[in-house]
Amino acid sequence: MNPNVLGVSNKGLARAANLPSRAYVTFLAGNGDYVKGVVGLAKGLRKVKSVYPLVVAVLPDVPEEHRHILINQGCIVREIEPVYPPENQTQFAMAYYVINYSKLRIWEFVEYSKMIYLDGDIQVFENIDHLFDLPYGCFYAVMDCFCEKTWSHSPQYKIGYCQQCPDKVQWPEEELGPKPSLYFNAGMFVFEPSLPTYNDLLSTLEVTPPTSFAEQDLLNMYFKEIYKPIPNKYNLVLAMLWRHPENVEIDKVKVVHYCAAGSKPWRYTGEEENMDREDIKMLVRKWRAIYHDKSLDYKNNVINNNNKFMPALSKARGGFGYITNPSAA
Ligand SMILES: O=c1ccn([C@@H]2O[C@H](COP(=O)(O)OP(=O)(O)O)[C@@H](O)[C@H]2O)c(=O)[nH]1
Ligand SMILES: OC[C@H]1O[C@H](O[C@@H]2[C@@H](O)[C@H](O)[C@@H](O)[C@H](O)[C@@H]2O)[C@H](O)[C@@H](O)[C@H]1O
Ligand SMILES: [Mn+2]
Repeated sequence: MNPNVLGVSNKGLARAANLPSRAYVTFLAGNGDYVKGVVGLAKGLRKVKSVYPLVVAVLPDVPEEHRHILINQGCIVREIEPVYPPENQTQFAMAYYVINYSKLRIWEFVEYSKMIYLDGDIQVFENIDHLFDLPYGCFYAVMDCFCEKTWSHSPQYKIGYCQQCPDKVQWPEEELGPKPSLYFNAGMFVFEPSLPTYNDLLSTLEVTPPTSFAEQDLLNMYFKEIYKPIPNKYNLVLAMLWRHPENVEIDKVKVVHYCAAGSKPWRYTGEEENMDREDIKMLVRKWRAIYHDKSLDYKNNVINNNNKFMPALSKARGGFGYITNPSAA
């Protein structure tokens, strides 16, 4: 179903409002509670007055009810087919991460010239629309941290080396070869959809044995030459708070990534390791305040619920004030 009421393409509308076609995009799989993360993200982007829409790439197993919740929050819901790593090799990737290979479908969204991918467990607390103006031709993301147990399989973890503090433990080149290239967290990145890149990514996947961090490892290998690190404030991987506090200025953080075990705000109990920290409790409270803020719901923000033309044009201006599915209004 064409996502706008006029049946004009996104690019057509963007041209009409002479805007490059840009959008945020996230990924939703399963019928579990990650849909709450995506609702929170949609409301967070609205709160910071982003002018670009949020596209949600959903796997077929996402129920109609969840899709309607997202449409009613002003999201553009796009169904994608799953992407699986090479046959019978999935034992190498942490089983939980295998579904994340499906994220690679977003390179097919070529009606957008540039997109910012955000995991569903991310919240945007300050406007980051300016990242869409970063120069074309590069892949922008925040550097990850290797100090959590999830990295215990890696040589970095075994020798205590982390790119967040490269001088703390010297990388033993003679023993382990050249220092690893800079490695990004794939929970947030600025990229350009492209069919040639999409096709090449998938053919590369077919000949690449899956590894612990699944699509994140594949993306790091694939974009190594054009990867440009951006500051941690654009994707605060929570473990940074206890692993590299010297690299975090919490009041300057714009984007928080609730990826530490037990930190998902919609199911947070505070019982897991590090989850009783005051900064974690504050960030979970901040997320929940947005999630429960009814004034941020789409229906309380739409520019004009009744005028069929307004939603499409406001979309051209990138706003959330449009109905992608009039019957869902
Ligand atoms: O059951 C799931 C698991 C993951 N995801 C999506 O896949 C992303 C990556 O998974 P997750 O954030 O849990 O990985 P982490 O960043 O914690 O390693 C999530 O943010 C969601 O967008 C989902 O929709 N349903
Ligand atoms: O499929 C692999 C995932 O890899 C990344 O998560 C990891 C990474 O952040 C590690 O550094 C942490 O230690 C770990 O907890 C966390 O799960 C991405 O956030 C996620 O979107 C997804 O790509
Ligand atoms: Mn995540």
